[in-house]
Amino acid sequence: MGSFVMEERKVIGWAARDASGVLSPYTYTLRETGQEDVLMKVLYCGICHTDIHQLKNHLGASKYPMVPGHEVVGEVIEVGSAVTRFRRGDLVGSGVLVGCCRSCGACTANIEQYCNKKIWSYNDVYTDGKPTQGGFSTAMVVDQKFVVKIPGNMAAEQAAPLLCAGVTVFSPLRHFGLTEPGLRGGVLGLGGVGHMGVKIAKAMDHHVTVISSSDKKHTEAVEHLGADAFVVSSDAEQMGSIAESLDYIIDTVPVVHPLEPYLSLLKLDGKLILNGVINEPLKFLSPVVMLGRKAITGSFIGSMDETQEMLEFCAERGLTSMIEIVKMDYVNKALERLEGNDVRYRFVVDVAGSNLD
Ligand SMILES: NC(=O)C1=CN([C@@H]2O[C@H](COP(=O)(O)OP(=O)(O)OC[C@H]3O[C@@H](n4cnc5c(N)ncnc54)[C@H](OP(=O)(O)O)[C@@H]3O)[C@@H](O)[C@H]2O)C=CC1
Ligand SMILES: O=C/C=C/c1ccc(O)c(O)c1
Ligand SMILES: [Zn+2]
Ligand SMILES: [Zn+2]
Repeated sequence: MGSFVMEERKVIGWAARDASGVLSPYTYTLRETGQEDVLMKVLYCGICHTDIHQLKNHLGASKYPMVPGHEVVGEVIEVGSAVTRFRRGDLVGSGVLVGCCRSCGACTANIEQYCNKKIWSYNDVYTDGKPTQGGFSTAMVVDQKFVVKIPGNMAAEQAAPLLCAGVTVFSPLRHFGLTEPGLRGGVLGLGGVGHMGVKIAKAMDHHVTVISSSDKKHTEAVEHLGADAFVVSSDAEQMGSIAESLDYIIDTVPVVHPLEPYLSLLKLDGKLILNGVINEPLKFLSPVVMLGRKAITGSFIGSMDETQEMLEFCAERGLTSMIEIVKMDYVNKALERLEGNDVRYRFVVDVAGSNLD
């Protein structure tokens, strides 16, 4: 275990102060490690497109200073007296959520991501009335319910993107019964979430078609990620060649886009699963849905149980993410590149190696 000294619960994160979204060092205080809490030293944290939405106030509810980061892998430094599942030295992860009400229908069904009182890992207020802050920081304190164990044979940096991107595709495939071998799936938008979609769907023995805005990622999608086919969404001939052929499409596009071109790729009863966070209305003509009894649905991350299950699923199959590791002093450039669709396929910040303190 590496050395870790924390004076008076002071930690150093990188925070945005306004909707420019530019991050710079920010010192704040962590709560004491409560009975149910795990104190973790952050090792790695992935950069998700949601971090951009939050940093730049795309959803209209951002509060500053904001330390983003919700694909957090860390080492347990201290556990509370009631913590049973973790001990000092464990490699653990935390994601988008750090709290829920524990008594509503969603919570009792162990799908706490749909709890109306869920607490987000940053840009939210914790039960003690203090702002929550994310993983671009030297350390975090997280209730054990929202901590997962990283499997022994998985590298810490590899695990980071699974904690949001991985479970975001795993959960709907499971929930909608889209796990049998031989299904034909589409992944619309080959970014952080999309590339995990290809990998997880391929691990389920699906035939996977990437639907992308350009041909730039074609070779690597097929050769490195294992996609079976690749079509460019603006190419009518390519899109026509896969009309009414797909059982589902995982739509990860983070900006407004027409839905009809993609609905027309679905078979009878096919599902368009919206994952992108888009704060503007999406349009479609009802006959396109009705005439093929197609479904437009959405899905939000996954439960803590599903997150742990997905990590085991990936570990058993040696399934990895494709990442570019950067130091924290590159984070603003990385955010700019992510927004400009210039990353293959997830940035992961080497937080511990960035010597924030
Ligand atoms: N539902 C949920 O629980 C979750 C939702 N999200 C949301 O999913 C979306 C995707 O996240 P993530 O995969 O991290 O994002 P990325 O930026 O990594 O990937 C998005 C992909 O969409 C395509 N794209 C099309 N138009 C644009 C555009 N104008 N700008 C950028 N990309 C574009 C690109 O693929 P190509 O080059 O192939 O066209 C790009 O790689 C975001 O809105 C994010 O907030 C993320 C995690 C969980
Ligand atoms: O990246 C994870 C969070 C996704 C998300 C989905 C929907 C929504 O309204 C958000 O604010 C975030
Ligand atoms: Zn995310
Ligand atoms: Zn609840």
